[in-house]
Amino acid sequence: MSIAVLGAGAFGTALAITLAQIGEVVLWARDTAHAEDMQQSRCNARRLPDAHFPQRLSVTSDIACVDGVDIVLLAMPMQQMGGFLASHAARLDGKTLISCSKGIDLATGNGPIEVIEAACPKATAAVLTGPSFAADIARGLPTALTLATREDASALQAQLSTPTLRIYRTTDTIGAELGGALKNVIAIAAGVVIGAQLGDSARAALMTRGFAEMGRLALKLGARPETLDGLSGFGDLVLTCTSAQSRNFRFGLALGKGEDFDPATTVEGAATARAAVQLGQRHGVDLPITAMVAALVAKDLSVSDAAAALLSRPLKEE
Ligand SMILES: NC(=O)C1=CN([C@@H]2O[C@H](COP(=O)(O)OP(=O)(O)OC[C@H]3O[C@@H](n4cnc5c(N)ncnc54)[C@H](O)[C@@H]3O)[C@@H](O)[C@H]2O)C=CC1
Ligand SMILES: O=C(CO)COP(=O)(O)O
Repeated sequence: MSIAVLGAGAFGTALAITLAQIGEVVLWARDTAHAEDMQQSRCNARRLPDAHFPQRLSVTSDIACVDGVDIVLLAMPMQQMGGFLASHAARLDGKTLISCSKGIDLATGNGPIEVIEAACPKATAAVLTGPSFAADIARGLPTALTLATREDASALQAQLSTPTLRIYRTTDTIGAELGGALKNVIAIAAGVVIGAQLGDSARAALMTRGFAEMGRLALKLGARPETLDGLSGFGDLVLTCTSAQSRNFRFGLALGKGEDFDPATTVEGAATARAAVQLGQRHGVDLPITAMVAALVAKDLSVSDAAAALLSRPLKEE
């Protein structure tokens, strides 16, 4: 089995490292100098400086690396995926394309599976999602993920599992996609709560109400409740809202403290909050926390006004 991982950021690199335990893996980076440096130094100094590349992992900036490879992992920010696939559709169509991105495409309101299928209609589209920090995967710490495909994907599940990466499968692509996308939005809100020193109790309340909000939108769009209760929903929500390893959480922390945040850092929840607000409006689903995050990101709302607005919502049954 051979695998190509497209996108040499933190997550693509971590997945390439762990998958190279079980087969040949090629990691593609768009920047030639970066690819050459990684191939020579056997590490990704920019994103995962402490993780050494195994022998079966090679690095290139030549997109022809996907020729002859059946399984391709897409590991780039969600808002970049549609454009990337459009540029390389002729090469990628017909392959198994697995999105590792968590988000909703702002231009279309679609999740990764629909974005893949729009660009590459003959591809088998899949999503790999769930609670997993790149650094943990690269260090070989135990991790469990969800693989979502429209048809049963037992064979793919087995092909991608490693001794430390345990893969569960589902055919609920909507639930898996939305769990992974929306938890980032709630993680920003959780960071704001902690950054603004509103306390751990307030964060627990926000996570609970945020989880209810994720479920409202996902179920309306056809997700199964058990998917939201699983790794890609509840699992990833807990991880991302409670760990400073999360960039979404740290971005919220900075917002809550009134500090700047490095604009070059990938913070998927920022664009996805806007996309989710639009989806909510289109489908008549009330998303107060998501709307608050979108307004905070756009600097249309202050943190104190956001807290006051949430606390003054009408009292209702849980
Ligand atoms: N870092 C993590 O722990 C995890 C990340 N993810 C998801 O993986 C996705 C990627 O995140 P990271 O790798 O962490 O981000 P990153 O910021 O470390 O890397 C993003 C990579 O995408 C590449 N890229 C950006 N635009 C591109 C384009 N137009 N064409 C080709 N390549 C492009 C960049 O060069 C960079 O190598 C996100 O959707 C994120 O939510 C999922 C689980 C864990
Ligand atoms: O999705 C992740 C962990 O499951 C990574 O979260 P961040 O993108 O917030 O760092």
